[in-house]
Amino acid sequence: MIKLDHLSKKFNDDMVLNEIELEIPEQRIFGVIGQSGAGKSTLIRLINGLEQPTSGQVELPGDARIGMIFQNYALLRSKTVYKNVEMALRFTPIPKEEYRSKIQEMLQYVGLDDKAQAYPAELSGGQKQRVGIARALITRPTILLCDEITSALDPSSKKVVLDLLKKINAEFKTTIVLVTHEMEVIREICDFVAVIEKGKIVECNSIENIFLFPQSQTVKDFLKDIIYPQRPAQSELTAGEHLDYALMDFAQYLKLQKSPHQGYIFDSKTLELAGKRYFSMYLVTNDDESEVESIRRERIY
Ligand SMILES: Nc1ncnc2c1ncn2[C@@H]1O[C@H](COP(=O)(O)OP(=O)(O)OP(=O)(O)O)[C@@H](O)[C@H]1O
Repeated sequence: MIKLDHLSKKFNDDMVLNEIELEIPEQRIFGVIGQSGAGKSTLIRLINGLEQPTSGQVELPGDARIGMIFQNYALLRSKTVYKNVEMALRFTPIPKEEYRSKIQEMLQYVGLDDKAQAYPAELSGGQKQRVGIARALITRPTILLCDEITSALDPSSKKVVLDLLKKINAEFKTTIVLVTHEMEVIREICDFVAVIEKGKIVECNSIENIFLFPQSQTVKDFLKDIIYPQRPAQSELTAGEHLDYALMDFAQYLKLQKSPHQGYIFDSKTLELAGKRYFSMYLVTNDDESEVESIRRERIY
């Protein structure tokens, strides 16, 4: 576990982080979401030791090795992809003879084996970020810290990078701590999320609970932005479409299984919450508190 114990950071007289208390479980993907200036980067810099706390402390597991990925990639422009990844190995005891095979293996893992001799300027944003990931991963970190790593990427590159992080977490059991201001990113890959507002943690919960029981205004505001991405305005939807989208969103949020015959399986509690919390809709089910076979649709407005 990574434990942040009454962690505070002041810059001049500004309390940028205020008594942060967090327990970040190992081998999971933990998100920290907040608006610009909330203190997310400072939190990451305290975890990796680039900044010292004003008070409180960061407790890391005894065997922790930290890798870091940055929003702006932090690649050396004058060096090839291969050389950029090689840089990270120079700080490890790995013998030089093993560099080539390790770098090739890592570039293959991130899907860039054909770009070894390319320079960063010749790569797309998503490809640059994958070089950043290869460079971080080659030292086999136990903890991977990600600072807004998808903010500058288009949706398809974003997906590739997030899928890669999921794969890394699943295969290497790397603990991933990711800070972002994008709720889609949290929804896509995190197991847990902490919400930071003006240097304070205002909410911390599992991903399901954050979506079902949002407490803070910050989360409610974030949720509003992602309910209907790239869809017709809510006022243009028919009641049926409205409900279909609502259910599809919920299935996606909660990673529910699709039922073999029709649609998604929901329990009635979820339907009730879906209706009441997000869509002002009243959903009636004929289930026995376990599974729903059919859904009678009704609007109350
Ligand atoms: N080295 C520093 N010296 C002085 N103030 C700083 C320093 N680093 C950060 N700050 C201030 O701390 C506050 C939080 O900054 P931080 O970068 O941690 O926020 P953030 O949530 O990561 O925001 P963003 O997403 O915009 O980077 C800001 O007001 C910032 O100006």
